[in-house]
Amino acid sequence: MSSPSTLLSLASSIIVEPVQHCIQSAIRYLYTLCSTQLTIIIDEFRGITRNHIYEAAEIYLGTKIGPNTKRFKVHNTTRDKKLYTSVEKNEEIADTFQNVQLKWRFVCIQLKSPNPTIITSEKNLFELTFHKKFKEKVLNEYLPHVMEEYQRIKDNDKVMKLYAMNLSNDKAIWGSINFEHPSTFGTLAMHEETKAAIIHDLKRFVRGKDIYKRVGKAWKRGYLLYGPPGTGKSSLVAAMANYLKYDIYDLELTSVRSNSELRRILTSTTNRSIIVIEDIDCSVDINDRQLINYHYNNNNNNNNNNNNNKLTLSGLLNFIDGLWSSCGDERIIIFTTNHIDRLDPALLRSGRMDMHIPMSYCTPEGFRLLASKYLTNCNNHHRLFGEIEGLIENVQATPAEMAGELIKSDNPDIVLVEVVNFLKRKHTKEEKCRGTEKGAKRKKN
Ligand SMILES: Nc1ncnc2c1ncn2[C@@H]1O[C@H](COP(=O)(O)OP(=O)(O)OP(=O)(O)O)[C@@H](O)[C@H]1O
Ligand SMILES: [Mg+2]
Repeated sequence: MSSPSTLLSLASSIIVEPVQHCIQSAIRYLYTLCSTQLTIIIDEFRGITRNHIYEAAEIYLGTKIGPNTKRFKVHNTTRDKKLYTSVEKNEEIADTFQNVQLKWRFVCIQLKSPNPTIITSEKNLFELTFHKKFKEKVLNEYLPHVMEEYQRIKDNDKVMKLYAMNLSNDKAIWGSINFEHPSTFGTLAMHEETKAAIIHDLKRFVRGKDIYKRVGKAWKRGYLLYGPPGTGKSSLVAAMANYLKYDIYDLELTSVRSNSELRRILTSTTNRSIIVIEDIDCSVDINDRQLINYHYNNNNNNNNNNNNNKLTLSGLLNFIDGLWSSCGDERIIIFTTNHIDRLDPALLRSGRMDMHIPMSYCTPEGFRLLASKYLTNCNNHHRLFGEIEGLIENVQATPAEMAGELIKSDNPDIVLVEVVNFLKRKHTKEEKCRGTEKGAKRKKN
């Protein structure tokens, strides 16, 4: 039996409108009586808004094209070479979900206008046909599954954005570029337990919508990353963004002039994003809770006591604690610093930043991970590994320095000798420094 929409479109193309309606109803009625099958129609538009399920079905079915599909469409984006497939008009796609057989059909109906000067338009829809007895399963489980798959595919293909602030008409606004940083948790050399704890925390966070709602907390999370330069703080931010597929807003506090401007800038960020304030100890005089203002005082001589005209630490903290709650969901804020000891205790107080993450100098495990990534043609038992690991224990070498050495050549024998020499030189230097410091202390005493 032809599907109802085929018969309906046939009816609408050959018969005048008043009769059309009666015939369409009759066809529908007869079809329902005779068939054990049920068909759901998923229109592309509902009024003027695009139907979300249609959009999801379009993407989902693109991944279900099988050997029985006679025609399908292919496209790619300028960004990658990956080919994307999608269903062609009137093609059928079979799918199975928990042993339920489903049949999709992409229908494209030409809508003829009575006025020949007006161009004919098209109405697109999907028909989803299955046995009547699975109606509840399809509505309550299969279609939500299609939506979830769609979200997953979309996340995988998402072009992430890195936002930075631009000054336009003396007003700070966000400008963006595509974010394509290669750092992932797999490439990060850091304490494995800390890494696992962060991943666990992020997983809980993204799945936590209901928990946050239940306990009446804003759906946001704050991380403070601290450690010497080159230990991977920015790389960790990138790895977190890549893991979550979130956009990044790089907030340069030195270009913000007042609390009200900060509020405006922060409220114009989108959900599912990470706001990063790098080197928080340098970007503002964070110890001064009274006044943290650069431009305003420098550029304006009139003394205005209104706090909205200054950027204060409490303005920032208020936003994190309070106002933040009322403006959006699924937000992460990250502060990075090289000097945790210089931060105002208000920023470190428990509950303010949910996780404090130390980033440390390179460890033997960290070195092994870096070596496995940088020297793909080297097994993990190179004769110099033992010596290198012994040296690393006694030297403060950052992962950035180690990465800098490892990238010098593809030949492990050459590169690892260089690494040994580098660590030895560094060790001698550190010994000398320690000697000088001791001497200075003795003199002082
Ligand atoms: N933990 C790490 N694991 C892997 N690579 C690292 C790590 N730390 C640093 N690197 C390498 O060194 C480069 C610089 O590191 P990154 O900018 O992340 O350090 P940082 O801690 O943010 O430094 P800064 O305090 O100067 O901002 C990275 O692009 C990466 O190649
Ligand atoms: Mg950095």
